[in-house]
Amino acid sequence: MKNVLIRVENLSKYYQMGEVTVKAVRDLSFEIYEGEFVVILGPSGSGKSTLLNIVGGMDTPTKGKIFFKDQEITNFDERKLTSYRRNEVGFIFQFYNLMGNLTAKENVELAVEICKDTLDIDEVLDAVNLLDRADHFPAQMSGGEQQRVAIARAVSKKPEVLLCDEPTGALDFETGISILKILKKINVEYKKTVVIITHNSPVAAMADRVLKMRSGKIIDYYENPEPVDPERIEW
Ligand SMILES: Nc1ncnc2c1ncn2[C@@H]1O[C@H](COP(=O)(O)OP(=O)(O)OP(=O)(O)O)[C@@H](O)[C@H]1O
Repeated sequence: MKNVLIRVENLSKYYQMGEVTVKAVRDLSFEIYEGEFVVILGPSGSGKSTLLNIVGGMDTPTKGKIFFKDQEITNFDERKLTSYRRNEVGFIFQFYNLMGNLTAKENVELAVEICKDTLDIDEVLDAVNLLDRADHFPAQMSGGEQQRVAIARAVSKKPEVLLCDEPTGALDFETGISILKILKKINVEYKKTVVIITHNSPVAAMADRVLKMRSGKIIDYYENPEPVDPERIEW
């Protein structure tokens, strides 16, 4: 029996643009299970980032509810939301969002400073194969290395879930695969739930569960009978 980590109920997000209402996310309901590797797939503009930002407590919905381990985060006040974002969620973005004036290790140290319970930073840098780069600055690192710093930064906070917004979007194919392999390793070895959003459909093959979106709606949601090794993905 799998435990539900996140439950999304009738979630909608509308943006008012003058006279026009943009329905970015329309009445979504689904569940994310503990320990799963989930890929949310959809073309540009289908509402993936909007959904991820609301699940991560960075944005609020127009309608609907989100439960994290049976706590309704859409009811949280600002203090509880900050604690949720800080302690339960690790974010990974397409463009890494590292501090340019800090080394790899300092970027990770800064992130964990305000967290309750953290992992040993050297151990995590080792897990993402970056121990020998710990003292390098972002400008001295490749895109793939910078993304690995961002992963280490997110994982060190010991979050329950990693939310990744196009984590391979700025990388070439081979580097993208190496990042997917590391995310899979974090999923298995650190037992973290991982959610990736991407427009890159081959990535869905590695997921335990796939959620397909189009025009703000779920068009498919299925469990993958045989998730493949990221090595076998091609695009
Ligand atoms: N702050 C905003 N104000 C107005 N419209 C917005 C805003 N944010 C997103 N939208 C609109 O909502 C829709 C969904 O956008 P969203 O960024 O969630 O899609 P996406 O699937 O993540 O796309 P991409 O892969 O290009 O980032 C789009 O039509 C977008 O223009």
